[in-house]
Amino acid sequence: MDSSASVDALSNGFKNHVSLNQSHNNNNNVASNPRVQPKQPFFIGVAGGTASGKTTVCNMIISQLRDQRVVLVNQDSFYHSLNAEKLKRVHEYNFDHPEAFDTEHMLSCMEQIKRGQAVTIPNYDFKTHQSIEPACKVNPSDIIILEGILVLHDPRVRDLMNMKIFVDTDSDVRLSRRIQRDTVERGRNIENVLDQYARFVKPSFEEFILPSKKYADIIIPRGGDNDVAIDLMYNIFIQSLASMNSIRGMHTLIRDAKTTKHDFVFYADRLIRLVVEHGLGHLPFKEKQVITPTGSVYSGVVFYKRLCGVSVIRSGESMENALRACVKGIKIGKILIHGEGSNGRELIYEKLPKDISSRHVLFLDPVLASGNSAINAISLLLSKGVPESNIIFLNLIAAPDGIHALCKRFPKLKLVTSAIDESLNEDLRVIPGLGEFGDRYFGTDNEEGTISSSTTPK
Ligand SMILES: O=P(O)(O)OC[C@H]1O[C@H](OP(=O)(O)OP(=O)(O)O)[C@H](O)[C@@H]1O
Ligand SMILES: O=c1cc[nH]c(=O)[nH]1
Repeated sequence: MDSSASVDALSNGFKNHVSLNQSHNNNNNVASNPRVQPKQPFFIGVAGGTASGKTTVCNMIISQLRDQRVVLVNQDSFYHSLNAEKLKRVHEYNFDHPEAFDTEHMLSCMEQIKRGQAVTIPNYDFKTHQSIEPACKVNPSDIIILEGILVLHDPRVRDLMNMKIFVDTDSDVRLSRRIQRDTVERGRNIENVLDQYARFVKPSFEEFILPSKKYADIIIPRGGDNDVAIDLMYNIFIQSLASMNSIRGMHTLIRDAKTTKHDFVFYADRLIRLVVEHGLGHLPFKEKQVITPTGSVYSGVVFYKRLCGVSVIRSGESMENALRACVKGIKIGKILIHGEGSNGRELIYEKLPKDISSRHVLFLDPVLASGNSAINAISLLLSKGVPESNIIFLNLIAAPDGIHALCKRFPKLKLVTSAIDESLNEDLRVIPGLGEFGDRYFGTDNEEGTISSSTTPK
């Protein structure tokens, strides 16, 4: 991610580093009805060299997803149409180069589909090398698959993806398949196919396609013939979809204004626990081998132990129990920021471990709205000598404005959140948000929780 801090959003599915240049709140549907947030589709990118078996892999994914709406978009649809000049010298044209594609158009279509909008995809004709009518209308769906040789090449397209797959098939297998396909299905002669392969296909594969393999979450050796890898990939995919749905399920409960305090606390605690566990995975670690009771060696890891928590009074205190449950005996400092200061937020009180500068800090605050509180609190941590890169901000709901402000100011900070919301309103409330987290968690949002002289707490 360009000069910006790393943001890990659990409910955007598979590990997702969200680019902060990316707009999160420009959904037309949302603009016309600010309280409705459409479900974001799960976006899979499938890349690989020519004839590697990408389409077979996509078809296998699709055939297993019978109860979901899936749409398959091919990068080939975004080939630039060739003008008369280029058509005359079509054998000189490199169809495997990134510039052969209209990537800006592809990016804008994928952004729209990702926002849950219908979109029109060009219809590219391989015989005339032109986009022809009619273009294809693609309706909103649950899962989008974008397939093509270079779909992992552009970082902006990659950033939209929840899962990136690279189909890795030997080059001699790919070449023989390509000869078969181009001579039998596309009526070309073998010399032309080999000439194009040597001049363009192979060099572009080495220069652009193969280097994009490092961005893949999953690499499938031998393509569609590799049943084991495909089953494994399918299981990972189903698991990440399931965990995404389970996080969305918990969010549905804590955001519902009708949810009781009891349920709010229960589901907020579950989400907090997930965020804390995930955040701890961002600590430095070293490898360690242990001997199990069966006498075998298990190669594992141990995480860095000099840690402390810092909670923002009062909502951040709701996250302390989960942190204590995961890190036995952890020290937890406190910071109180008041809401009515001259710059909107003012530091009122702090009590931090004396040796905090030598610790990694898990900073706890469930809501990131404008970012003013977090900026105040994190500035204090830096003034105490904590290196910026040692701070992990654990959060439940973040507004894009707060993320921008925070990550611009602290580019080395890590933010782990369970949801990135749509916007911030003029009162600096997160939208759709969940209302006042502290009031809902601690029961101060109505009279029910008030202790009178003769009653027990409700
Ligand atoms: O990003 P910002 O615009 O600064 O807003 C976020 C702050 O708002 C919430 O606290 P709140 O002031 O509601 O206090 P509370 O925790 O005592 O309820 C939250 O816990 C953050 O500290
Ligand atoms: O929407 C918001 C903004 C700040 N604090 C909250 O608890 N909710």
